[in-house]
Amino acid sequence: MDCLIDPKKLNGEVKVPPSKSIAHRAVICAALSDGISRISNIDYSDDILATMEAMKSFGAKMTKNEDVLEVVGIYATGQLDRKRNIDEVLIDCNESGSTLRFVVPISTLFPGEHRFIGRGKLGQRPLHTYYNIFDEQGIQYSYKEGELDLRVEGKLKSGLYEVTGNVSSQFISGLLFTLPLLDGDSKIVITTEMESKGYIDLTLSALKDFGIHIINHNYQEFFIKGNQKYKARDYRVEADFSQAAFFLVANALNNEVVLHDLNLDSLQGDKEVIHILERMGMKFYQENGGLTGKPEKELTATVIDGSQCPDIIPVLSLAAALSKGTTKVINAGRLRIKESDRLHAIATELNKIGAKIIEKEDGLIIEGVPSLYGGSAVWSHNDHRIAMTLAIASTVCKTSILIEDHECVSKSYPNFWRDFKVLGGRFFERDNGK
Ligand SMILES: O=C(O)C1=C[C@@H](OP(=O)(O)O)[C@@H](O)[C@H](O)C1
Ligand SMILES: C=C(OP(=O)(O)O)C(=O)O
Repeated sequence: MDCLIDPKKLNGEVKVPPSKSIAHRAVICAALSDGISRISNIDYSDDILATMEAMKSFGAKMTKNEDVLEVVGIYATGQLDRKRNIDEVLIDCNESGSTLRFVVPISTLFPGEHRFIGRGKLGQRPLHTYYNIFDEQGIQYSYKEGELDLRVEGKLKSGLYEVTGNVSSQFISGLLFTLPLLDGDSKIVITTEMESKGYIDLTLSALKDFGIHIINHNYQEFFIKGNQKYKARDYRVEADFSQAAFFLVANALNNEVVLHDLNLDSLQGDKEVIHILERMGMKFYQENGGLTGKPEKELTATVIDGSQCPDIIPVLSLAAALSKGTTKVINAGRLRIKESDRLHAIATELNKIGAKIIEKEDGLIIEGVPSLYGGSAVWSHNDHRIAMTLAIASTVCKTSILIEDHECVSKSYPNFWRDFKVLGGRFFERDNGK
């Protein structure tokens, strides 16, 4: 599907959707627990549905009620002792890197072979961190090059894990979910600088909430006692700063959106969007019980470090494209291994409508321009964060833009286009025959 968007300012109030990252963690912890948990304020995005299905395939039971998900944990269902009479368990991760990297180590807790499949670029996103561990521990696995078709059979052993911290934090989160359930104690040693620390904080916090304790020595060593038990509980998912970033940047571009439900004390690393926009000239304040803001002066260029907050870089690049001076996006090489090559996608698509962005190997050089002219077809690259960035760009274009494959927002924010319309966005959808 495509959508044609007329330039129109957004104005109004939005309830920021629940955090996808926190929801993945709550579903996993609840599913690994010994009782019934109720997870409230959850959105059934494609990625969360993939994690729910994966955890169900190990024996957790889930019932969707309105926006509350009831989860009966695997250790409460007796499923663990059940002898499975199927040869392999099929786990469809769709396009979700989090689902794949969290669930692969968890699968080794359960008997039999697990086969992981997915779509889009997921089969090209790195997994060698796990292959190295499987080689060391004699765990059986096989995979196809370029597409996701991974088979794993075997049990992880407690002990020492040496893992790099600059490919994806999701490997470390996956191990942190799994190792507390092994018989002995384990230690994870991070052999490089740790990137995306905020996501490790979210994992440790969810684990603590569900009764699992891990000692974190400055993101370089994690000590994990074995034989721990996940405790079922009721849990509310807080609002998502990665999604809020789209509307906060919209405000930097003179839209007027009030964002509700944000926890300003959140551990989410993408909360950094507020500080980066403040540095660029934004002033934020409370209105009608929500957060809003406007530029105090003309937006100015800055240096944006992507190492701890990769997901907000696409939309911050849009703000930078319309700021005075030259912005450098640095330490952002990992954006190339997400749903699309995001450095390439952002430079290509924003340049089509008048931005001046040069792609570097691990960043962007963005020379600010006074306005974007629009008047062109742009492509989401089937990447939700690129589609939403282009939607916000439309609000400051001189003429309409056509976004190709705009429906990919369902990966993380299924109601994005509904909210965009409620805020006054004007768009027309059209079937592109794909
Ligand atoms: O743990 C998580 O929930 C995530 C970690 C980040 O990935 P990396 O650690 O690979 O950067 C982020 O980009 C992704 O959208 C969600
Ligand atoms: C990269 C993302 O998610 P994941 O890694 O879970 O696919 C994202 O949501 O931007």
